[in-house]
Amino acid sequence: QVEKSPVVPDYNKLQQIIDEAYELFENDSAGAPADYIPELARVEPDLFGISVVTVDGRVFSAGDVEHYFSIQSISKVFTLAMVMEQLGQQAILEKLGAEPTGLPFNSVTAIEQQATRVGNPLVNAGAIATTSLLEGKSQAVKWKSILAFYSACAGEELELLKDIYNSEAATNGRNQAIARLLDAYGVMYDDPEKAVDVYTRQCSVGITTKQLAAMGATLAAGGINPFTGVEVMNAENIPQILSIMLSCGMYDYSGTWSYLTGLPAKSGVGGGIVAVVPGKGAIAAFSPRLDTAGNSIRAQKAIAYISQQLNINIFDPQSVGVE
Ligand SMILES: NC(=O)CC[C@H](N)C(=O)O
Repeated sequence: QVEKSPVVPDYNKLQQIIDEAYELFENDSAGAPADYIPELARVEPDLFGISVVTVDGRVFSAGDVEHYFSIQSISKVFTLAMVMEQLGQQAILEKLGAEPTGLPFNSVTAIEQQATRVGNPLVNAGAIATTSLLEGKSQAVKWKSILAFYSACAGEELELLKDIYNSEAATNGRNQAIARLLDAYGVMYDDPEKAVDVYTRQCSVGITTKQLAAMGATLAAGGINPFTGVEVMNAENIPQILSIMLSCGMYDYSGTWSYLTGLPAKSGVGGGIVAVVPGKGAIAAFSPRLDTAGNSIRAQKAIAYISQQLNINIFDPQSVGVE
C-alpha cells in the first residue's frame, strides 16, 4: 500500500518553486528541436510547460501546459509496464535486459555489443523488441491496447498525432533496420515491420505536460491513477520499472541525471521529460529544444531545479522522511 503523501505539504511553496523554474529557464534557447523526424523540426521551439501531479491528484503548472506534443520515447516505459504484466519480471530481464548501453538511443553498435542485443527496454532496439512481445493477434489489436493503457495512465483519452506519425513512418528507415537486425539475432518476437509500425504509433501519441505528469504520478502511486482512482498496473512491477528508468531513462546522460537529481525519469525527442517521485507524485516538463543526447534542455533544467528545491532525491534519507 503506497502512502498517499503529497510532494510537499506546503502547496503554495510548490507552486512558487514551479513558477521560479519557469522564470529561470524561460529565456534559455540552447539546443535545437529534433530534426530527423521532419514534423518535429516544425514544432514551435519556444513552447515551455511544467506540471506536477501529486499521488492525491493535485495539479500545479506553469507555461504552455495545454499544448499537445508527441510522447516519443517516454512511451517505452508504459509499453514495458504492459509487457512486464503479461510476461513477468524474469522474462523482461532475459529477453530485453536492464543494462544501460552508454550509447545513443538509436545505436546499432549497442546491438552488436550487448549480450541481450536489445540492451534495455528504453532504447529504440529494446523498445521495438518490447512492442514485438506485446500480446495481440494483429497490429490493430496491439495498438488499441497501447492507446487504452496510456489513456488509463493519463486518466484521460489520448489520441494519435497523425502528422507526427505520418512523418516518422515515412522516415524511420533506421528503426526498420534495427528491427531487422534484431530479427536476424532471433530477438524480434513479431514481424519486424509490424513491430516498428506499432512502435512508431506509440511514439506519436499526443500528450500535455499535465497528462504526462499524471502518467508519472500513476507510477508514483503504485499503479493507481491519481484522477480516476483506477488501478491501471500491477504495483509489484513498479520498482523494476523505476529502476530501469533511473539507469537508462535519459539515454547516455542517465548517470549524470541520476547524480544531479536522484530521480527515475524518462525523456523523449518530442521535448518531454517525466520524473517520478515514488509515493509522492511526478514532475513533467516540455520544451522542444534538445541537447546532443536527445533530452530537452529546459525540461531537464526545470525538473532538476524543482527536485533540488524540494529535496526529493530518493537517495537522501531526509527526503523519504528519515530524520
Ligand atoms: N528518443 C526518442 O524519443 C526516440 C523516439 C523516436 N520515435 C525514434 O524512434 O527515433
